[in-house]
Amino acid sequence: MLLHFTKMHGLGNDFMVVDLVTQRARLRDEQIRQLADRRFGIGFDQLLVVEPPRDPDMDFRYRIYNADGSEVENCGNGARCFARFVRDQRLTHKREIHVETAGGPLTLVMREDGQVTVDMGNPCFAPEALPFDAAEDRPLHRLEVGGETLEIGTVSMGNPHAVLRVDSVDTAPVERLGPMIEHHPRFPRRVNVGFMQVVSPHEIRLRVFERGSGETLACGTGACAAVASGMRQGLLENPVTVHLRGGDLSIDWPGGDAPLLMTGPAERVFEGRIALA
Ligand SMILES: N[C@@H](CCC[C@H](N)C(=O)O)C(=O)O
Repeated sequence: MLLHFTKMHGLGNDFMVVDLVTQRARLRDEQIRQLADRRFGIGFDQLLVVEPPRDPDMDFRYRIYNADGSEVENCGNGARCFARFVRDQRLTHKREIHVETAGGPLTLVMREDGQVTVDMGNPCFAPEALPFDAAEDRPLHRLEVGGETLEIGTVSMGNPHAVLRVDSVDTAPVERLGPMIEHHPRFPRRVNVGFMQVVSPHEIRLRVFERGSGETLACGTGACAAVASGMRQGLLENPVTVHLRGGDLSIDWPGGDAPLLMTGPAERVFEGRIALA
């Protein structure tokens, strides 16, 4: 069969987006890995799938797969592209779109200037939410990695994040420490790893080694997690601009039980059809 898809990106974090409201297909793990391959396939960090909602109060079900084929709970840059996609494809005319994800409900708002604001819900620091093997909920946890003791913040944005403060993202050992922390036995479902440089209370630079995809040019949930962890440590104040390798995101979180809002762009690159084996 021929599957119609759209290639999109949010700050260079790139996606294959597939409408399974009007098309029928089932993608197996190995097919996703092949499609994600940048030489033998289409090439993407994540596959985003639009499905009809199971909950009648929601507009769509938003499913996310990493380049390694694993299904995950949340993707912030993908959420902005999802909002743009369902409107461009005329699957909805709404500006405020409610979606269900494996990590909980999200609200996506298309703004007049073309940017998208996502209500990402409330960051959760409880170790069991990631899950992370720790006796108590603390702003920083010690983690033994390759003979070094690191201090990491842990945050769930629906999906799991570890945040490590570094002096400079330019020299941060992302390629060395990223895979070791992602697969650390204290994170039984693996983890996304953020390397955060605090520039000022309202500005950080961030690189993220993503679970199941490797380092990406930007990670939306990673940006939210870094800001939440930085605020919890008293390093940051609301609002915060996050400079990622692919561009900037604005994060607005008053703290406490308030929802965290993420705002940024969503771009369409091209459309195509591909034969599925
Ligand atoms: N790129 C994403 C996050 C995608 C999922 C992540 N790799 C995971 O495994 O949790 C974002 O923009 O949030």
